[in-house]
Amino acid sequence: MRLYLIGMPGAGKTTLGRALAVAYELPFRDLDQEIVRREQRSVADIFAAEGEAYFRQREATVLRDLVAELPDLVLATGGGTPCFHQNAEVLLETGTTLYLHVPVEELVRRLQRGAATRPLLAETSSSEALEKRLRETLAAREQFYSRAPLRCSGSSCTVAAVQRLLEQYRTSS
Ligand SMILES: Nc1ncnc2c1ncn2[C@@H]1O[C@H](COP(=O)(O)OP(=O)(O)O)[C@@H](O)[C@H]1O
Ligand SMILES: O=C(O)C1=C[C@@H](OP(=O)(O)O)[C@@H](O)[C@H](O)C1
Ligand SMILES: [Mg+2]
Repeated sequence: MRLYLIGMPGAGKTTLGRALAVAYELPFRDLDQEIVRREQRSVADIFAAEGEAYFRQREATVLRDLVAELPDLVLATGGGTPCFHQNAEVLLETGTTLYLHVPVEELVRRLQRGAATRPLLAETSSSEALEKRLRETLAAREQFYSRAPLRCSGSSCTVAAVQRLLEQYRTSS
């Protein structure tokens, strides 16, 4: 089984993805970390040196490589992954996609300290600016995120809750 986690920065894709991989005894990959490993530099450095368009090309290529390589996989995508280069189609066609929906207020709380390592949020100096940026980003991305057949919200995004969701989904489809 391939399970893909999508959603906004700070939604918990990396954290929950790793825990789900342990629970299902499946290999875990984090798309950003795979890009960093192949490029030998951080996401922030890639954005700064090459720009976002280059990062999106690498993201699309590495996604396709991972899918080709691993029939069993829990993959934490980056927040923008489903919104570029027909990546949403790749996700929908090759595995089960779960949208982690977390209210913007909670994203702000989680990201206030770590935003500097996320290049698209780096210049948001105040929590008001961060909240505004997140709201605009979510408004533009919701159309991509909402294509996922599975969705969990806020505190219901636990390993046990996702396992129940997946179980229901498998028996109904
Ligand atoms: N369920 C949760 N409750 C509270 N904080 C969380 C939860 N999941 C993740 N976090 C925290 O939020 C931040 C972003 O989590 P991360 O897994 O990196 O999200 P993403 O990969 O979606 O950007 C981290 O500091 C992490 O510890
Ligand atoms: O939202 C985005 O466009 C991005 C989110 C990041 O991943 P996280 O969602 O894990 O922060 C990372 O891929 C890059 O900084 C771009
Ligand atoms: Mg992540």
